[in-house]
Amino acid sequence: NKPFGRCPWNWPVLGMLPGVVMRLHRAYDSIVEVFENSNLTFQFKGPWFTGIDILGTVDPANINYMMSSNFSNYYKGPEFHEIFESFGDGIINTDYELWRQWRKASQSIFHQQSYQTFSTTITKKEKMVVELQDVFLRFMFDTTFMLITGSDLGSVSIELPEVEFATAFDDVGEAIFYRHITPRFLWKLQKWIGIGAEKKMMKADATLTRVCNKHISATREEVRSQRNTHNSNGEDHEVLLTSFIKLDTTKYDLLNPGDNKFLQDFTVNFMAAGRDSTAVALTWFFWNLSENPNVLTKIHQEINSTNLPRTGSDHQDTLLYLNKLVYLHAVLSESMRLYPPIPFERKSPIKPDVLPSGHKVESNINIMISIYAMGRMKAVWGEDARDFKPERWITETGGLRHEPAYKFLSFNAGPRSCIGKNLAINLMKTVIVEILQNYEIKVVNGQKIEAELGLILRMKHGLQVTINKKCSSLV
Ligand code: HEM
Repeated sequence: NKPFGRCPWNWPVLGMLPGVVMRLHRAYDSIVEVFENSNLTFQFKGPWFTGIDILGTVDPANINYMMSSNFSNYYKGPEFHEIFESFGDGIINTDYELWRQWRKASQSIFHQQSYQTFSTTITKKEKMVVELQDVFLRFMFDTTFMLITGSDLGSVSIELPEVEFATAFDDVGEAIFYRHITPRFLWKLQKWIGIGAEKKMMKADATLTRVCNKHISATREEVRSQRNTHNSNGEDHEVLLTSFIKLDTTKYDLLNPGDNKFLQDFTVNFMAAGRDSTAVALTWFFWNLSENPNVLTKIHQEINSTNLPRTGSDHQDTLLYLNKLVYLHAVLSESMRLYPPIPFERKSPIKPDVLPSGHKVESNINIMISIYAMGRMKAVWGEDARDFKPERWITETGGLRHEPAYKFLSFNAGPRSCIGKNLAINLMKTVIVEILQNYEIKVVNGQKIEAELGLILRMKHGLQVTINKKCSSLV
């Protein structure tokens, strides 16, 4: 490695900071380059006074080891819990037995209900220019909140109002990302003084508590009076909050549905998990379609040759229909391989260990997995790793190719993999079919498309598109 080579040089005192600053304007490409040139694992050294020392890896063998085969030695840890403070003691932010109980309870609730399909209603205007990422973020915000509480926050209505609850999530996300890149003493000091991102986070936390409490009290009241706690689409399943309020605590002694804070942690964690990830996945999907018109043609062909379920058909018919859309599934996977909505993941060893790549790790060090870089490694995906090729997901017999989760990490791997994966895929397919059947979407020319640095892979400048209602469906 040379001072101005492909990987950042480790300078005395400053560590690799100068190299990072020089690469900041093209951060994601640089991360890919660094891993490509360091045999998939890289030791990052921050300036000595910051204590930032991170082992980065995109080696599938290491990932399989940490996420699955030696899962019990790799946790999120106390530093993660501190940084993700607003998530309280929810599923995303806990380890050990408390996480296990969250996971079991959430899975049994997800499985017993018919949460796997959605009906959608999308805008009724005939022609307009919109910022698609903003629309999807709003749509997913309302959809996830509806799934949890049964109430509609109305953030996707035609006037696109500012919803304080949504803004609070954005502020929390920004502050958490800031905490990742700032020495601990500094963000702690800012929190203590009450300035910058920390000040915003405190205000946002207060909003989350207030709004959650309002909905929790209302839902408790409905459960107490045995009123209908079904969602407002008129579908006959309980909303998630109701299921958690009624949780059988004899099975889960660490979960406490009698406590509003427990239900707030549930709401905040599930909103955070479901909303942005699905919205940005949809945005990158439509951008990839605009760059690959032949792929769009093939999706149209698949939709046209597959019989749509009749209006009012049951949930099983809808699932069968969605499962038949194999090529669409391949395009979604390819889009999330190159643009994973959650671009990185972190782990810490509980006890010292040696990774399959030979790297020694001390307890509680930070191990960062770049999901973004993983999807682009030639060593993992072959020479055409950077090309958008949905066909790589299709088998010789026309089925969907299964790739192990430690290679296609967009939904995480092992016991902590995404609980909402099927729900998200079915929802995205439903939205895409609905849009492609009724609208023509054209990306406005001349926009700068780049990924924003953050917890979620948002498009930094959004995605401006023109939406045209197709003549055949004009009413
Ligand atoms: C395209 C959409 C989605 C993607 C790419 C995605 C991806 C992920 C990833 C990478 C994780 C691991 C995060 C971590 O370890 O901190 C995760 C966890 C999780 N996801 Fe998703 N997710 C999506 C949609 C959803 C939806 C719609 C829900 C439910 C409403 C959901 C619920 C969860 C939950 C509860 C966890 C925590 C699991 C645990 O720690 O045991 N996700 N997801």
